[in-house]
Amino acid sequence: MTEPVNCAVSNITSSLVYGSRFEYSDPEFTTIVKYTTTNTQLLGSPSVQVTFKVYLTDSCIYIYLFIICNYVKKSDEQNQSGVPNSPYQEENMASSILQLFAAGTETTSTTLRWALLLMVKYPHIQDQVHEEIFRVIGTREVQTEDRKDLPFTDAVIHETQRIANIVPLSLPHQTSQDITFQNYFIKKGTTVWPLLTSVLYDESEWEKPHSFYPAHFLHKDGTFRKRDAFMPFSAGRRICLGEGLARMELFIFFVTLMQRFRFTAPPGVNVDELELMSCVGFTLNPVPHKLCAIPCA
Ligand code: HEM
Repeated sequence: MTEPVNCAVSNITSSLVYGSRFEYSDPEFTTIVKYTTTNTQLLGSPSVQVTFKVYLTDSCIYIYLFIICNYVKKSDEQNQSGVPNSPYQEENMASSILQLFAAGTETTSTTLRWALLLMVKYPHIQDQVHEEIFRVIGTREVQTEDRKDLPFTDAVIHETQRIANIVPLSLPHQTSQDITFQNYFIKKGTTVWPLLTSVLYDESEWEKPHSFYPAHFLHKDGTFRKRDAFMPFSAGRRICLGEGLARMELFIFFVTLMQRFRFTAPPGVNVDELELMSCVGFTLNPVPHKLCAIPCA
């Protein structure tokens, strides 16, 4: 599943950045996708962590579609008017596009792979997702507006993001002034890693913090329940720039896959044997598993 899911998600970024998608067989595309994924894994390995300091946040500032569009326009204008030392250089644009692929591909595809694995591990929850989707929208193409009518499916996606906790350390930040936080003095200029795990698994916030329990996001009457401690995209001014896009992608991809397939363990493998363990990496990926996708009748 890994390669097609990575390619599908990466093609969304391609459509935004280049205005077109790639064929999955295109060697240029598969190379970009492969390196984006491998780099994210390498970034989390202890040897790379101790050797390099990663300052992703500042270089990410240019990212997002409308900024890139603006950028391309300004770049053309400024190149033509010959503005010296303009930040609108091709290298900057290439770096911004790279960051967009890096931030937007691996995160979303990893979450989707967790979602499919969890559906295999908990077939009764997959049954409830199928039941809701076929009852509410049937086989027609899903739209983002359908989310409000699919509270159980929405809860499953939220709970997947919570339990998968794919960016456990968020990104490093730096204090812009001396500050005392919960009785600890933190000097200006200190690097701070906000541990999202501490919130996503907070025992005072979640009824079953260490279990996959979609009811965390449901009221008793079955309607969707928002939770303040749900912050897989971090929080504050530097919250993930791609949150809206990621949420839309997760919903559309997940519902579409559920409409088309039932996911199971391969023949001879008992779901109890499926381990919900993560590999080491900057993002937490599920350890490799083989899954079967059986077309829905
Ligand atoms: C499930 C998918 C995703 C998750 C869980 C996720 C999570 C995060 C987290 C935790 C941060 C760190 C925020 C902080 O510094 O406090 C972040 C930053 C960022 N994300 Fe995402 N992200 C996802 C998808 C995306 C997508 C699809 C894009 C782009 C289209 C994107 C673009 C960015 C950018 C540009 C930043 C840096 C923002 C800044 O430094 O101001 N992310 N993301």
